[in-house]
Amino acid sequence: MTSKSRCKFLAMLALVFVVVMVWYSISREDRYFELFYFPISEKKEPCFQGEAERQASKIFGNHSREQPIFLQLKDYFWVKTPSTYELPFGTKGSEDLLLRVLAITSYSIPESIQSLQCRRCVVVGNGHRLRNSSLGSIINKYDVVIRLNNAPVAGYEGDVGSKTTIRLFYPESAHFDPKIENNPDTLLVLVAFKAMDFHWIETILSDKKRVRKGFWKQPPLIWDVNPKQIRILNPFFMEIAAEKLLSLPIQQSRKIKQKPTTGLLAITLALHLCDLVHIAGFGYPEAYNKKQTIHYYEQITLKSMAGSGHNVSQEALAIKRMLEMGAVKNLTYF
Ligand SMILES: CC(=O)N[C@H]1[C@H]([C@H](O)[C@H](O)CO)O[C@](OP(=O)(O)OC[C@H]2O[C@@H](n3ccc(N)nc3=O)[C@H](O)[C@@H]2O)(C(=O)O)C[C@@H]1O
Ligand SMILES: CC(=O)N[C@@H]1[C@@H](O)[C@H](O[C@@H]2O[C@H](CO)[C@H](O)[C@H](O)[C@H]2O)[C@@H](CO)O[C@H]1O
Repeated sequence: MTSKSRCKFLAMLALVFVVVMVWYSISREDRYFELFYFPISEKKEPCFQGEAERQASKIFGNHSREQPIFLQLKDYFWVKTPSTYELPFGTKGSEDLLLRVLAITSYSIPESIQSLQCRRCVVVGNGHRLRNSSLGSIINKYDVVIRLNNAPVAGYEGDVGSKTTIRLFYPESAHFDPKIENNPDTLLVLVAFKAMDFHWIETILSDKKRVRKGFWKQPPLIWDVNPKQIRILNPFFMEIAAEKLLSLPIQQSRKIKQKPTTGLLAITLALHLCDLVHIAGFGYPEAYNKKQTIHYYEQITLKSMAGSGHNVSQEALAIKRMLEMGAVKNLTYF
């Protein structure tokens, strides 16, 4: 081989190498996008009955399906169902307050959800990634739309939709005007973190003397809701989200108080209630990104979460694992 043709050969080899590298990195990108971002088509995603249940059993074990989603009076009235843990992972020590709340609220899953052949659910996180997403009409098409805390819909319908089937909240995160941010039949599901949370809902629903102390932020004193809309989430779901998704020690000292975010809890709940689970608006900025706003509806940064007892990077890994195994799909990027 002359030196000219050797040069040509080497140049060809280099070209082939570059082409292969470019192809490889593009295909990796594609794989990345397929895994962590799932562009939804206008057609309804096929729903397979029992699919989320199969996935949930891989993550949470076979017996979590036997647990009721909402707490029931019968389990605390005749027999006091024993619980291993205190709130927020169990009901130990809060039974008497809980009993009074369960006597004035309901635990049923509405007929509109019960009667569905296949339950398509979307869990809408409060993340900034929803802003300008135009996902509103897509979100509204799911059978069950799960929202969190005081996240607004009014004024954001184009990005987040207007339907709310279930909203998880605790006293400090309850919207002061629940009527404008929910539908008349929205289930308002209390996530109790402390016994005072049961006391708060009892005083609101029975119009008893309100207690102002014992909350880290002043909850509403007047809250215009129908008691029929209220449910009490079974703390079992908080326990398994902590244990199985975040590997948190459950019996922790009172000082540490690490806990899953309400969003991760909602995904756990959806995997037990639904047949198909999609998520949107999940994902925090990197820790070094101190200026990036975290919500789609207000300007606050990661700093606001400093004392919250959440490990958002650990949660991101848990969500990525669920995306990778196909247990959930994501409508926004992750
Ligand atoms: C100051 C403070 O305590 N903030 C907490 C707020 C606050 O209490 C409520 O908004 C009410 O005002 O609540 C939390 O969370 P927050 O209400 O912010 O968000 C609800 C859920 O959406 C997911 N999320 C949110 C923002 C973002 N950039 N990425 C996300 O993935 C999370 O899964 C999150 O749970 C909470 O309850 O979990 C957790 C936050 O730590
Ligand atoms: C002991 C106590 O009240 N701790 C408070 C935390 O529960 C609270 O975290 C907040 O507690 C909520 C439950 O009440 C939710 O878990 C929420 O995700 C979390 O951010 C932080 C908020 O900045 O304030 C502390 O004083």
